[in-house]
Amino acid sequence: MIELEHICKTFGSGEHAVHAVRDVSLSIREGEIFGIIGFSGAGKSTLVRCINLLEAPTTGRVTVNGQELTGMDERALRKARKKIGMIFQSFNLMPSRTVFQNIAYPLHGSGLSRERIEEKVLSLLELVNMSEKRDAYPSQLSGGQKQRVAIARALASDPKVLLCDEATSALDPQTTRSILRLLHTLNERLGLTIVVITHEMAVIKEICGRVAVMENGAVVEQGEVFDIFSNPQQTITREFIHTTSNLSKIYDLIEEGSPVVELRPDELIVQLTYVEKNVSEALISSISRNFGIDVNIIFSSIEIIQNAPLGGLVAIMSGPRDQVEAAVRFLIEKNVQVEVIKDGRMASAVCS
Ligand SMILES: Nc1ncnc2c1ncn2[C@@H]1O[C@H](COP(=O)(O)OP(=O)(O)OP(=O)(O)O)[C@@H](O)[C@H]1O
Repeated sequence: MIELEHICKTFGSGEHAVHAVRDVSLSIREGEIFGIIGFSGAGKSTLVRCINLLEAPTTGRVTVNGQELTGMDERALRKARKKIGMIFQSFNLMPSRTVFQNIAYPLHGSGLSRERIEEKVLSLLELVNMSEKRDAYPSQLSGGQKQRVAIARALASDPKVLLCDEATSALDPQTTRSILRLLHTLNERLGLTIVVITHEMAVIKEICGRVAVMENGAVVEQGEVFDIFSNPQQTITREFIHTTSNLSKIYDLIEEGSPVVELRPDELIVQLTYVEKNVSEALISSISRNFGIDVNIIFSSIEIIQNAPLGGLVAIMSGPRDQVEAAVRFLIEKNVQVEVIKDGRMASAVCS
């Protein structure tokens, strides 16, 4: 659906040149929600703007919906762009026009009659659940409502693709979730291909099927969200994942010398990470029962991603050492990653 081949974008030249995007190739499938994550300045916005050629790549080829956009003349490009909607962090609504007029704007000059335009805008308002605000002005709306209007406007010309550039970054967590739910519904109902640019792993986790991680203008890692979360390859990816999990707080507790992590010699602190899609057994209660050991959970961060439990927990396991070790072997056989964070036998040693 979207093919980016060896995209480079350089701003300026000579010693002032900024290589915002460096040789990025991505293939985004029809009907998927694809995420692009990176810290500020990684080149995400520039890359996403290359998809609809708001930014012309310095080199490389962009093909959307079977049409190569790079190399098109202005007129053909304008037409092709109508099938690529875009929404932004700052909503970009026209302040002097009502909600209705904002959504109707892209339809002027489309050849549709006034009645047909009205019908279309009303159905879009319904789709984004904003029918009651049709005569309001943007200044009278909350951030989430403004983004709903921006989404309706982006959908007015029946695009096949929706590009979302930090679309939820200005919103509180609850509103973010409601906008992400709306995008998910649009993806399912309209078969819309959605590209989400964000610096928040929580956004990726919530709605994306696949993700690309950007650093210094390049894509350093990409794949299914579940696989990336369960087995990140790059340091930057791990950093993003840590922002959505509380498990690493165990290291703070150890460093602070918290009494919570003071161990008796028969105790171990372990981190268990679920990395398989088929973990469905009640593993903790079963090791406790079958091996006669105690498992005291300190932190837990288990979520359902792509219908499978992902994440893990940090726990103190206590009991006869041979039984604890047998329980650990049992977990490893069940494809649970087990990392010993602290061993009571080794006083304050931290191993991993
Ligand atoms: N029009 C421009 N002229 C010169 N440099 C630019 C331009 N647009 C972007 N850049 C530079 O390109 C690099 C990538 O910027 P870009 O906005 O794509 O990153 P980003 O990952 O989207 O970051 P943010 O989330 O902060 O927007 C940055 O160093 C930025 O300063």
